[in-house]
Amino acid sequence: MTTTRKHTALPKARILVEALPWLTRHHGKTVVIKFGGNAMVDEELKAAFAQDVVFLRHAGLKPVVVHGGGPQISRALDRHGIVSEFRAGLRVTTEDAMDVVRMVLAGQVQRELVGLLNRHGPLAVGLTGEDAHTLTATRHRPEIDGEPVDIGRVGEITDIDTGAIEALLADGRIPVVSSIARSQDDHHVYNVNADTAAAALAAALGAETLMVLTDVEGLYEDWPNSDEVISRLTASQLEKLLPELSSGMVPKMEGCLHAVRNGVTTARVIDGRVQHSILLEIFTDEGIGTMVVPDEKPDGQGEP
Ligand SMILES: Nc1ncnc2c1ncn2[C@@H]1O[C@H](COP(=O)(O)OP(=O)(O)O)[C@@H](O)[C@H]1O
Ligand SMILES: CC(=O)N[C@@H](CCC(=O)OP(=O)(O)O)C(=O)O
Repeated sequence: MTTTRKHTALPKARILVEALPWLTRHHGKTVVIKFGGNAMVDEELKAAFAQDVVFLRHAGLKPVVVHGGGPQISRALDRHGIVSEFRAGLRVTTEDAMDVVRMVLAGQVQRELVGLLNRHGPLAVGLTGEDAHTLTATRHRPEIDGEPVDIGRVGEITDIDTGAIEALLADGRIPVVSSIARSQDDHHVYNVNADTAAAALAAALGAETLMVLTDVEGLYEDWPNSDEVISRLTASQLEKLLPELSSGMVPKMEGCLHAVRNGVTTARVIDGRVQHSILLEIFTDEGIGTMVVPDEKPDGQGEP
């Protein structure tokens, strides 16, 4: 009986030990995890996501969740008779649309994730970038065909105050952040792309890793013609590739570049449709998606 129990337990022990190098490297480190709206496809997946995040927390890391909700916002806007339009990968956000964006992100998606995480204990606390001046933004006017274009209440982050998030982390909590920013000057709020917000927060928090969970396996080399995933890229290689990217991948990869150019050791784009994708990333040496690393320093001393 004891022997049988030992036999079934041994592989489990081995699996835990395999994760030891990753866990040792990341102990006490901040990991920013962006959960995209497109990856939140079913209840099981969301529950597995919450389990992974709580696992990281109990393993001694400091996870911070930044969530999206693009499809959920589009559905709500549709119900309000507002048509969704995207320019340069960003939602054109009128005053009316902004109310809906805020209601869906802070009132629905964030609440749901906080609830799922808190099934495991009093861990998660939700906030938006408005809280405690976490994110301050100014109106973003992206350049399209060389001309700045007005896309409404879309924000470009100008300042980050990490105080509230750091206090929560120090208290052992898991902050869950909605990508809405306050404005410095006009008493309004701004809609910020969640990838951009996650990357900016990862850099400001001095995070070890940024993990972006989405609805593809990673960055495809020749999308949409092939499903060959680029497994590893340096910052300079990614910079060259940026002009060729389209739609949702633009803010995602720009965010990864910003993160690794500003002190984050690795930025990863992984398939959030795969159950326990965060833990899979830990248990496989090279990871399962696309990993962006800083450029090698000329003296060969630094990353990667
Ligand atoms: N080179 C590429 N590799 C992978 N996906 C790409 C690429 N270029 C564009 N995409 C698109 O980007 C989408 C992911 O971005 P997005 O829809 O904003 O997801 P999320 O809700 O996770 O932020 C993919 O589903 C795909 O349609
Ligand atoms: C300005 C802008 O485009 N904001 C996004 C915010 C949500 C988001 O980014 O969600 P995903 O990560 O699921 O795409 C939007 O309104 O859809």
